[in-house]
Amino acid sequence: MAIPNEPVAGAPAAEAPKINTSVPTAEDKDKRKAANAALKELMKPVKIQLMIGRILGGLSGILAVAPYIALVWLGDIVFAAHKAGQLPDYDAVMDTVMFLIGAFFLQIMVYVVGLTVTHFADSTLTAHIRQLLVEKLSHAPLAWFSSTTSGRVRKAIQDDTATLHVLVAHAPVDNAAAIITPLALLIYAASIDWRLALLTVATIPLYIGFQAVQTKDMGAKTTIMDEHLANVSSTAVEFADGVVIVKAFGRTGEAHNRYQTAYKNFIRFYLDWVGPLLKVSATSASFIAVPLLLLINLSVGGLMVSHGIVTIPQVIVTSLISLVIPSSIDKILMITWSYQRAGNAAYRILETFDTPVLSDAGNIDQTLETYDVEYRDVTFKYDETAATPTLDKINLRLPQGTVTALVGPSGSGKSTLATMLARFQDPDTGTITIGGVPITQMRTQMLYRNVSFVLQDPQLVRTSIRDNVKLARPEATDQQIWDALTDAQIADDIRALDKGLDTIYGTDVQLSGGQAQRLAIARALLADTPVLILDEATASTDPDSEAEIQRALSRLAVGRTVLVIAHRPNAIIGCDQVAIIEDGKLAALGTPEQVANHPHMQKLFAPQEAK
Ligand SMILES: Nc1ncnc2c1ncn2[C@@H]1O[C@H](COP(=O)(O)OP(=O)(O)OP(=O)(O)O)[C@@H](O)[C@H]1O
Repeated sequence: MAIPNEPVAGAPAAEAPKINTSVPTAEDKDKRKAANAALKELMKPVKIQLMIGRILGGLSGILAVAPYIALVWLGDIVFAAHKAGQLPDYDAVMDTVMFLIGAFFLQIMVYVVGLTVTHFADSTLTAHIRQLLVEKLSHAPLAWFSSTTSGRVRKAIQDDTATLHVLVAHAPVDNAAAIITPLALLIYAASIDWRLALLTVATIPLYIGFQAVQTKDMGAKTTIMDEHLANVSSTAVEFADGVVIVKAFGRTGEAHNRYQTAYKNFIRFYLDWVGPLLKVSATSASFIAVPLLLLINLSVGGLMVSHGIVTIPQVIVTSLISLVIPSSIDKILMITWSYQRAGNAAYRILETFDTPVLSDAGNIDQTLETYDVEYRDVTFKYDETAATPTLDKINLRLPQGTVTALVGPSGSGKSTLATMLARFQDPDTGTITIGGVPITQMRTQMLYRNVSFVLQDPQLVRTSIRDNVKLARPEATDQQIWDALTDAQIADDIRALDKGLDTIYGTDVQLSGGQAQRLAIARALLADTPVLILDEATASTDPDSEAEIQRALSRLAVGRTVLVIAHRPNAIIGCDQVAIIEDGKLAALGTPEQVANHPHMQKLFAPQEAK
């Protein structure tokens, strides 16, 4: 199995994937727009709940004014009593305090109800997205999984849906509250005195001006930052995946390169972006510094009190309001940033939704009368835009009970052609039939009752040896499993394990490549399907293991319609027919003798003869 970006001995280490520099391009801005559109689309199912969350958030924002009103009342009562040389009126104080407490609890309650609604919306949406993703992936062609990193799928299902949490569960309520609270406070300040209202926001235009500089191109830059982070994460996974091989070749340092370059690129981008902003940020913060705001509000307010325009409590309260407004603006900025990050996550989720899917399996479920396999005019492209097809009008018949060897240069399309029989991909045009029934019309159970495969990657799952072997035949008894293991030449190895069939593959034991492959052969033996796809490559195993695998494969092939991807002369000798594939086309078809003079066959046999 190919190690992603495995370094080739002697070759310079690959560079980390390039991401554009720190200047957002038109493309970045387009991506930003696409991300926003994706977000809107994704949120549609919970639109109403989010609206309710916003309304309740706004309501709690309005209620946030009540404590300030109560404070002014309280102050007025105390000052009036002081002026009159009396104690404050007990009932009036109590009423105001009760109003203050009541309004405070009501505000909290409305806010919490809002959050509850949006949290329910979040769990509904997360479940909905994850369900759709899993459904989508369950219909993706099997070949998609081999070409797609598990990291990408995990990110879409796990991380990206989690990123949406802030946006769905918190942002509607918090954002509405953050916008409405300062507005309501400002209106209240204006209702006391318009000059006091102006005082509360005296430094805000300067603050907003500096913030605007700070947040310029923030959306597009966030998209670039997300790409950098995705790069760091994928190169780290690549490195971890390939670490055994690269260590074996003594190239650890170079294999680090893609990862190192990726994170250095990220750090450089981040410092270039954030470094200058820190100065702007420090300057803008000084305009909303508590001492400055108090100085302005209390000194000008004090002057207004001395002229009898406003009262002391009114100045104290509007000074407090002036301290609250900047934090609301900060909150709005933070939520905007969450929107930007969530937009990118939504975009990735929708991208995963766009994964090409196989057409649904058909409804035919019957016992076949014959097991002839026929490829008729099969044409296929992995990439729609490619100039030439991967498979080009292949016509091939595999008569029942015969062995057909597929040979051809690397990349000619052998694996694609063979695995199509198990619907790893469907042809773009043309059909594949077994016993005259197109495989796309068969129910999935019917297809896999008739076709099994043993490929280079043994495709074992992290479960017991027993469950791995009986995957295709859950009702198999232990005796049948041991028989299959014996025929696959692996029974002795499994018997030697402490937990025998209960050994968990990948946790209790790590099997060698050859052992894993023989376990996959045991699985195919137990599945006992009339049609079999084999990849005879045993390159990663030692000669003893290879001989055992060949013996197991010969046993497996008996009496079945076999399509074998042949890499060595041994696999061709003794087969019924040979199909030579070149550049996705069937270049020759015949018995081994009939095609013996084909240049590819000559090439294949040449080194053997030389020995
Ligand atoms: N999942 C995939 N996505 C995109 N392209 C692919 C995918 N799998 C194979 N290809 C491309 O399709 C072409 C045929 O590949 P295929 O693996 O079928 O050839 P092959 O003859 O089996 O090669 P080999 O003998 O090296 O295994 C190659 O150009 C390959 O790069």
